[in-house]
Amino acid sequence: MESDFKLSAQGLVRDYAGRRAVDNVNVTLAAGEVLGVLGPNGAGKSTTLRMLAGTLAPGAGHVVIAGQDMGRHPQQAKRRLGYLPERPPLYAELTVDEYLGFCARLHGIARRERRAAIAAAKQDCGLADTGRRLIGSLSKGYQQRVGIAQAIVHRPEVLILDEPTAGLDPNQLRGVRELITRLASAHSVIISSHILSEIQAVANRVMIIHQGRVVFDEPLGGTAAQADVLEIELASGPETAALAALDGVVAAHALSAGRWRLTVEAGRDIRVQLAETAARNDWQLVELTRRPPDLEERFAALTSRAPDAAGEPPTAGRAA
Ligand SMILES: Nc1ncnc2c1ncn2[C@@H]1O[C@H](COP(=O)(O)OP(=O)(O)OP(=O)(O)O)[C@@H](O)[C@H]1O
Repeated sequence: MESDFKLSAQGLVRDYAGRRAVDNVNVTLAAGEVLGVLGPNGAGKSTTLRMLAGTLAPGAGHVVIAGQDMGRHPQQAKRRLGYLPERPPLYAELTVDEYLGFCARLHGIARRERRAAIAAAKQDCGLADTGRRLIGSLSKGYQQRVGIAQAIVHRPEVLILDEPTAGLDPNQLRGVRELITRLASAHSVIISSHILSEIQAVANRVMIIHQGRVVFDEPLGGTAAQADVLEIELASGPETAALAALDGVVAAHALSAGRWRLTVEAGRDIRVQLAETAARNDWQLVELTRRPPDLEERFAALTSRAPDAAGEPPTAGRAA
């Protein structure tokens, strides 16, 4: 149910000059979740995030933030959302305090509450001593912190960060990563990157976008990272969703006609049960293979070919 999610988007589509940049993308974000949106350059990550953040109107589909429909109640939806765009809207000639004061006003924070809100955002982002510094005089890493501070100053439930670590040196990168991990304890977060290790460092679920479509959406870390992966071939198989709903299956992904990859709950060996289910339903089991999960290999494979030729989007199992 949508209301169970901090963010839910269904059927997002966006064209640029007749070319489809985002094609029927569904996104959900549960409370406390950090969703990493991964994809090569030009995959459609920023376009998707802009639609989620309400700065770009979808050609089709709708977005709900903490129960508020972005199309019908944009102000209420945006109040519950903080957004760091790919190019943060910073003003080099303002001090950090001036800029955050301006953002606090834009976010509708009452005058008497602004000072405390700015102090808390600076504290959270490691900017406590930089209030009087001109933004233009800060390093790129600290400027990125200011960008994140403007996104959290109104204490939103959902935080959307578009490539927050792009262009940072290794030390700055570590600092911003640690900051995101800290923020994740108080917000539900969506973060994008074209670098797998960036997503693995902070996210607990990963969604891979390729050529405007979701080609992978599975939990990371915790149980799923240790989970087995089964590849199954069925001559007369069901819809992908039916496989995703089987007991012990975390997610199902269609590989090609009649072939699926199933992520299985950690510690479960469901192969016998799966073979029995296939026989009972007359799915005609051709092959059932156990594979260790390797996200890097999967990312490379998923983003180096055309999206699912059959046109059937992969399911996100129970996470979606
Ligand atoms: N304003 C625009 N006008 C025309 N085409 C656009 C526009 N913005 C994006 N595109 C195109 O839409 C596609 C998706 O772009 P998008 O920026 O969403 O991808 P991305 O995954 O965020 O890539 P990157 O990591 O390079 O920012 C690309 O082919 C891009 O060239």
